[in-house]
Amino acid sequence: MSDLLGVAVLGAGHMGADHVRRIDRAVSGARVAAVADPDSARAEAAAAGIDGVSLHTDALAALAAPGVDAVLIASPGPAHEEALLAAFARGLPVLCEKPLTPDSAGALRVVEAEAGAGRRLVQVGFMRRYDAEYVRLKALLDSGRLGRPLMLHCTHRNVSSPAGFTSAMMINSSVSHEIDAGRWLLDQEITAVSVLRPRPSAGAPEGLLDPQLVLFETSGGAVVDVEIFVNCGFGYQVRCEAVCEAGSARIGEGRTMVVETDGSAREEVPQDYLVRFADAYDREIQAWVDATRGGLVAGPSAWDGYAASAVAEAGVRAQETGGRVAVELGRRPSLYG
Ligand SMILES: NC(=O)C1=CN([C@@H]2O[C@H](COP(=O)(O)OP(=O)(O)OC[C@H]3O[C@@H](n4cnc5c(N)ncnc54)[C@H](O)[C@@H]3O)[C@@H](O)[C@H]2O)C=CC1
Ligand SMILES: O=C1[C@@H](O)[C@H](O)[C@@H](O)[C@H](O)[C@H]1O
Repeated sequence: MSDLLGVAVLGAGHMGADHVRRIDRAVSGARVAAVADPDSARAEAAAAGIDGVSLHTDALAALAAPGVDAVLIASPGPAHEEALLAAFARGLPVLCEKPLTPDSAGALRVVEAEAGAGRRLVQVGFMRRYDAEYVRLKALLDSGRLGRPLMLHCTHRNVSSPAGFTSAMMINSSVSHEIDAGRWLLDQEITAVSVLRPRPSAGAPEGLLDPQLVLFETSGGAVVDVEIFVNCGFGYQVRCEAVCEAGSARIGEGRTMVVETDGSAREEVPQDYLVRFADAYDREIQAWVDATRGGLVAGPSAWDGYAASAVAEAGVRAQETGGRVAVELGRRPSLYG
């Protein structure tokens, strides 16, 4: 390895292009060594102006490119398993955007492959664990000052959903963040899921069950509710209130600029995750680069990714059947504590 960690970025869409920019300009200790996307124009656009980067239409070829020490997977979820297993075969550390894989069977294969290698290689891109407000809430809950947590009330709103976004993706792509954040904040597993579906919003594309209310039960007897509304039309909002035995704590109401004029006050609402979580993504990638250069892998593990996929799968069944679905997790390898 040269002084800088050489990263191959697989997928140069919204997230991949943003991560290329981040590694090139915001993060220290790393350089973009390769960019891969079947759409060569996207790879070219993302890598424009970066010296010494190789471009690929085949993601697996990028893993073998000169100067590649680590991999950042930002391709669509269904492509993750193949890329992860290929990276493992080369012993390359990986930052894999969520979901680890969209299905729990694939995620379990990834867990088993990593456990078979005998060392952690993957950090999953659950960036909320690096968001300053979530970090403060986690520290408060861990301190015990508010007593035991009883409920988390969560809100997750997107302005609009991309073309092809399905009701199932509202759970396995969007709510996957609350699944991970809930498990992490409470330090408990999710044991069952129920989904309520109000009348769809007139602003939602035909056939999309938007919004939904997703309820999780946990191994420690807590309950987590999540309003997921991916075509709310007005802004990107992610909120969480922890209700505990001796108090409650709320995050996600961070104040932005307030403009007062003509007899009214207006406050700006972020329009997407790239703005709301910009600092969290920076800290996430910096932490990954620092750990990787030190020969470590930290942060959300493949087991966390597997658990999120298994819970999401139960959630999609609950959404389809209208019933309460129990979550069955496989055996947890000793690698994950
Ligand atoms: N952490 C977060 O907040 C977010 C995470 N994501 C995750 O990031 C990943 C990418 O999502 P977006 O950038 O929004 O999607 P996108 O559709 O904007 O970009 C995906 C790119 O991957 C390319 N691609 C397709 N198959 C590929 C393959 N086998 N190898 C390499 N590239 C391939 C596509 O041509 C496209 O350019 C997904 O896993 C998604 O869940 C997305 C949005 C936010
Ligand atoms: O991960 C993300 C997207 O894939 C998902 O589609 C959005 O709903 C989330 O807000 C965003 O953070």
